[in-house]
Amino acid sequence: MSETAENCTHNCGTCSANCGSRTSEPQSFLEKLNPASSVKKVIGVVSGKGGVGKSLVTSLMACRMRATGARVGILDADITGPSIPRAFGIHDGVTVTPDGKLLVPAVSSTGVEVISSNMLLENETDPVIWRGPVIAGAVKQFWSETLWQDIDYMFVDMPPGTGDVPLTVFQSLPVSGIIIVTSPQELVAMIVEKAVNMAKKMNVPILGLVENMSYLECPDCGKKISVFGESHLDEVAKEYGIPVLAQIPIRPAIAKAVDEGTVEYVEADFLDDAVKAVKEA
Ligand SMILES: Nc1ncnc2c1ncn2[C@@H]1O[C@H](COP(=O)(O)OP(=O)(O)OP(=O)(O)O)[C@@H](O)[C@H]1O
Repeated sequence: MSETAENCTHNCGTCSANCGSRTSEPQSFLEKLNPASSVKKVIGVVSGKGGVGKSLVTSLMACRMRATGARVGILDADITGPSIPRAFGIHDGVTVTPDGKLLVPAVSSTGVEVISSNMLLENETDPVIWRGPVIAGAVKQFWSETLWQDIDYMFVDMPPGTGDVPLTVFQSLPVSGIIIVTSPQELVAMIVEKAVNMAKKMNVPILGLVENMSYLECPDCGKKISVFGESHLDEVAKEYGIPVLAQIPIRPAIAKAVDEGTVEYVEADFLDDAVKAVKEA
């Protein structure tokens, strides 16, 4: 028996022996990137429920960041509801490296690199009917078995809510910060509280809130119309001490661009503060 083990009192609070139970690192579930890849910052984009515009915010953030000259990737972790490739007009299936070991992301026309479950399907309209563990495994594979060359910013489009897959992403990827996307008709306080609690548990900073579909601009006079009533975003942001990064209007041109696969050409200067926050994360 080693000296340290001999001296062990089986109570770490009172014993000073440096045995294995004191010195061993807490278990890490972080997945390693492959040796050919490097990613500097990973930003998670989360929402409380589906349809609030999380994928739109992910896409626009990636495009704005790309426009600053950075190398940008999108990991579409919304495995059962993948909408990123369509927004970028990407219809090709996934390719692999010549040795067959790594997936190669599709590259959009402005150079945003994208990987999504949609690209693995025979037909892009096929449903993804995989069970939870398979979905979580796919997310890990998109991270560790994809050729991510010199990526400065990786945006992860999370599945909505606080379920299994978001947890896997937080445990498996070195997330530098998250952006919470809400809409005015959501119970914002509750969504934010849930996201705050999850982020705290996972030890991930919240960069801020983005409210989508905040208002409609009158095409004649430019007046802002709050279609869903007054927003409570500012109060909630203050209560939790989280900055509001952007309020995005409802614009028919945005919906059209997403449908036509031309999201890269949407004017999105309303995201400038959010881009700044990501750069400083
Ligand atoms: N500000 C906006 N103006 C116009 N259309 C919008 C706006 N935001 C989102 N949309 C449209 O609403 C639909 C849902 O958006 P999106 O796919 O980004 O939501 P989501 O939160 O990612 O949903 P899910 O989690 O279910 O994938 C899309 O067709 C998108 O084009």
